[in-house]
Amino acid sequence: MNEKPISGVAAGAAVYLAGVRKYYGDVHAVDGVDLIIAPGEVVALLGPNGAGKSTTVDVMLGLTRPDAGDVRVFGKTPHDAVAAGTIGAMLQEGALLDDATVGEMVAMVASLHRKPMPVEDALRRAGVEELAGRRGSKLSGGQKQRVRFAIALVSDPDLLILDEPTAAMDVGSRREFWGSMRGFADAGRTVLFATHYLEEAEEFADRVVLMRSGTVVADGSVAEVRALASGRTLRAVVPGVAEQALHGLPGVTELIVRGDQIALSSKDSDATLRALLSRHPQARDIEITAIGLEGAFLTLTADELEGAAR
Ligand SMILES: Nc1ncnc2c1ncn2[C@@H]1O[C@H](COP(=O)(O)OP(=O)(O)OP(=O)(O)O)[C@@H](O)[C@H]1O
Repeated sequence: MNEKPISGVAAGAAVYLAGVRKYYGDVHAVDGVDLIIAPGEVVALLGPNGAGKSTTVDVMLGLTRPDAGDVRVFGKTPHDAVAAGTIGAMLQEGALLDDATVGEMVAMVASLHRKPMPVEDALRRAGVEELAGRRGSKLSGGQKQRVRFAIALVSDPDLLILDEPTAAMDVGSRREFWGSMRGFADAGRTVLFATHYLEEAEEFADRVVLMRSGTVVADGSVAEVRALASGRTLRAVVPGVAEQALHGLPGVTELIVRGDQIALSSKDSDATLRALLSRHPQARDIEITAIGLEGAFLTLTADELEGAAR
């Protein structure tokens, strides 16, 4: 979407980002992101470490000022949206008070908002009712996350932004957490969550936005991203092959050549294999596997991972 959207889109969207950039010196943390999220959508922001997810979230929350681009949340600037209680946020490192109880902390945040939900409701929805009297210093990592969730919910926001919400949670807490999140989303609220977990994106999001190196590399419904993942990986040993000779094989979307070993992703592995064997009859040890969602994720974010491994 290179076209400049009309202002009506910006006003009607739950989240509207256009041409957003944020650089830290040479690091292009966010490098031209366009993203429109409609009210009621549940969106997963996926990507490897350093892809720019947290920076994007920080921009939406007004915690970071973008170097360029336009940002609106329900038509408001992030600052106004946060002040109005339109956005509830659960961040990775959101500070909790060691000496206050869970109930006191949630009540304190509630008192800052004009139309908070009852504190007991926020505690119940986040599954921390029984921790209401516990002090911050006595909470486990997973419990802290659930308290942060209660704090995010208590303003009764239209948009909930969650940055890797289940990072410190065990399996049981995770299930409960997503149950509450679903309840919130089913009431017509908008949810954006950043995650490393593909299964969480698949199971809980209506839409997946995949980031790499500060840009959006895939954006679609979960079904569309699954379709993207329906290709195959073909590996083979092709003695004496030059990378150049493999360009132009039908169906190929990605190609890696290391010595005699080749690995390629293909949308049509039958056609790729036929062409490979007719051009390079010496090819051997041929292996074809389904890419799957994880494979697609790795393929689409390969540069980032290779960069990280260096
Ligand atoms: N305040 C900062 N100063 C300098 N560089 C920063 C700052 N914040 C982020 N970066 C860099 O910007 C890039 C994007 O970081 P960001 O935290 O947004 O990625 P991420 O996708 O959220 O990663 P993770 O999954 O590890 O949280 C990284 O290279 C990071 O080192």
